[in-house]
Amino acid sequence: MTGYGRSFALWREAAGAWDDYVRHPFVQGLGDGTLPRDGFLRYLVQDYRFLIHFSRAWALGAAKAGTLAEMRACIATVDALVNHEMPLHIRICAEAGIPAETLETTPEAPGNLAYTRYVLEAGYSGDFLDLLAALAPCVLGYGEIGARLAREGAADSPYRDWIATYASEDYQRTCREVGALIDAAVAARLGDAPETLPRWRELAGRFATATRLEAAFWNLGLEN
Ligand SMILES: Cc1ncc(CN)c(N)n1
Repeated sequence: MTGYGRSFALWREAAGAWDDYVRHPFVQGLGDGTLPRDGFLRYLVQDYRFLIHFSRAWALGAAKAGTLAEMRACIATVDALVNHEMPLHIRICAEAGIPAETLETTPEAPGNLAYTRYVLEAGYSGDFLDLLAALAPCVLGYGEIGARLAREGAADSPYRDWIATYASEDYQRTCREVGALIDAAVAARLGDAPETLPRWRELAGRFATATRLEAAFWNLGLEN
């Protein structure tokens, strides 16, 4: 078990494509080092664009939050994305000779547009829970992937920096805090037995859609 909370555990179990996401061939290639470098860099440039929009979506979470504690949790996640995760992308790309300008100007791939706008739309047209359910696979899936690849021993992988970022205590703490935020937000709005309500199915549906979009996102690094 990941320790990222009860809602996540139930939504993860119900999301048909969860294994397609966390055990995608791209992920296996990161772990065993067989992923071609050019595909990794192509993914990373797209992911930089992705994280810009995801940071915006978490900032929208702060706007939609119902309490100061919820607001703080959203802002802490924006900080983790902007100040801890994105510098990894900037550094690896700089080392590979990809300038910061390229990160800013590369057009977003259709799969990237689809995913980021789906999540933002969940926040614009839905409430705080809709937004959290759409955001959860992103943060927590990478936490699960990073922890597993590190456990399986990726010390020799050329992608060990990437793996170490998501396996790190900082990232894992963010995952635990996001899991706790979701559970508390669900309990405050839906009570003690949320899974008995029709609303729960809608939220699980949002999580499942975002999971499918995550699985498809890895293909950006495998397609030419
Ligand atoms: C597509 C995607 N999903 C999730 C993460 C982890 N924040 C990410 N960097 N990129």
